Amino acid sequence: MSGSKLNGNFDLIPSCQVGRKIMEQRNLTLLMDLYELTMANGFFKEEPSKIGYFDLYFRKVPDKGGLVIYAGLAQVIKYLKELKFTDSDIEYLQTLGIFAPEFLEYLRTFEFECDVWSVKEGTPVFPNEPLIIVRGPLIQTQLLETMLLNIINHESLIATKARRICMVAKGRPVMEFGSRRAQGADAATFGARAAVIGGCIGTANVLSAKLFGLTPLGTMAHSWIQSFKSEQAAFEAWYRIYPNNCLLLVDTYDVLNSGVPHAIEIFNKLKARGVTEHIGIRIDSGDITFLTKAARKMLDEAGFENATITVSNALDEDVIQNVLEEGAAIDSFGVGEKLITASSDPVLSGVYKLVATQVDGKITPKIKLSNTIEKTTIPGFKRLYRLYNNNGKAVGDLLGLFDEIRLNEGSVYNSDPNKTQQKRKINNFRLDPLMTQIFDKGKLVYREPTTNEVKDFSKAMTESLPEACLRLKNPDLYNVFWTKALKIMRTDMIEKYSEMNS
Ligand SMILES: Nc1ncnc2c1ncn2[C@@H]1O[C@H](COP(=O)(O)OP(=O)(O)OP(=O)(O)O)[C@@H](O)[C@H]1O
Ligand SMILES: O=P(O)(O)OC[C@H]1O[C@H](OP(=O)(O)OP(=O)(O)O)[C@H](O)[C@@H]1O
Ligand SMILES: O=C(O)c1cccnc1
Repeated sequence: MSGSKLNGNFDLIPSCQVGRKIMEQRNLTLLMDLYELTMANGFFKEEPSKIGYFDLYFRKVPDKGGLVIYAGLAQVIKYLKELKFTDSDIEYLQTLGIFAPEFLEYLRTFEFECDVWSVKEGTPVFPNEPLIIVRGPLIQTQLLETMLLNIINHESLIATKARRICMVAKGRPVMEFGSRRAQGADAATFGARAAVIGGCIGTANVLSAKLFGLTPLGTMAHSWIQSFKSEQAAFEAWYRIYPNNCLLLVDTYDVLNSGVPHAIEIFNKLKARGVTEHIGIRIDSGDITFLTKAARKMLDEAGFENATITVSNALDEDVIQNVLEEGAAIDSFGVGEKLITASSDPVLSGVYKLVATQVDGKITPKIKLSNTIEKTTIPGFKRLYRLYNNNGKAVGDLLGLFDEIRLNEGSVYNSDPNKTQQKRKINNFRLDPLMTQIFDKGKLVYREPTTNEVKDFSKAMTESLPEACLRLKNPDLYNVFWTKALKIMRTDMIEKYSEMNS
């Protein structure tokens, strides 16, 4: 393998290390749609000094939910810090024969120069709110579209799904178990991180735990039990090796007639040695309500009230809600495929749109019209705020133009396209900016929180929202208001461009 030229970064990496190196230092710079490069080549020729402003936002909450948990900012920062066209990237682009030599030379010495603002990771966010704003040379801002969307769409989707699942678990721990069914290594690793941001207590994915400081968690697989001559022998061996963490999988043969009685035998042995903590069973098939109720009774009658019951097997928020409503006796959940793939609604359709350009210091708002008002963009360089009442509860968000004087009270307009005329007077509120500067002319100026800090922040921010917005089914629409100046600007632009083109 030594000396093989997979990519500029992989030269001289022994094959045993390639997997690790790929995770740690692969170069994603070319991971972009071709048109980003063809447009950038054009901007380089036509508009080399023009500044672009882009907003990244989504239009619809998955699963008809009330909110999205914004996740992926840490990976966006890493991506932007590491942007670099290697010599082999430039050589490859040259072979396509469509780029000007001067443009390729610009890419070879590319230095990231943009300003980036973002909502803090973990924040619950709502349709049409800018989550990331990028300002910089059009050539550069354009190139970021694919990866920024790839990262934010994926991680926010999984964090949102995790929040739904953890919410119905009502405080019972949820472990992320999905790596084996995730769509590839990144989906497993970054998905596990996003699941923790959305509320999971930890993950079975050891790489994700290592990279992001998450709690690695796990029990045992059926293969452990199967590999011994009997279930008893398998449990015995486990308890000898792990007496301080004995969570036994009881459904290999027969949960109530074999698994639970054998687990109780082991717990009795542990009790005789003075160990009564961290014992429990996992059930991975069958009727969860029936089996957990019966198992709970057996464990309690044997004196093991503190033995926990974990369940797994294609769980999602609906199954969890259902079994808890039926009175299932569950202490914790292991959730895999339906969480890591967000299988009930597996796309967050975030978009990255040009909202303004700037030449010689003069900002010109830009709009894209559409037959549907939802798809018509919101022009201008903007800022996003959250409004809180005196009790610290969020009452809505406010989107305004960047240079508007901070509002203390006044009229704002409902952004719901079906209610664009609705005006509301607001007063007695606190206005908190939701966006923070991340890069200043290409330099990172943000202290990055740990993933666990993001998780705690996300929980607190979600709890400050009105309860009716948190409902999984038919949530109340959270108010996203616009300032008068923004509303007038957009209405005028829609009129102007519609007339120009009619
Ligand atoms: N009481 C319940 N109410 C609603 N859904 C349940 C209940 N008990 C189990 N489920 C869910 O029903 C589905 C049953 O799936 P499936 O038929 O594949 O499992 P199984 O036959 O019990 O086990 P396996 O095929 O893994 O051996 C799972 O998603 C499980 O979580
Ligand atoms: O069902 P999930 O939510 O994805 O949870 C993870 C699943 O992964 C394991 O199953 P395994 O790969 O052994 O296959 P199984 O479906 O036969 O249990 C585990 O026993 C869970 O069932
Ligand atoms: O540790 C476990 O029990 C586990 C891990 C991954 C998938 N299923 C179960």
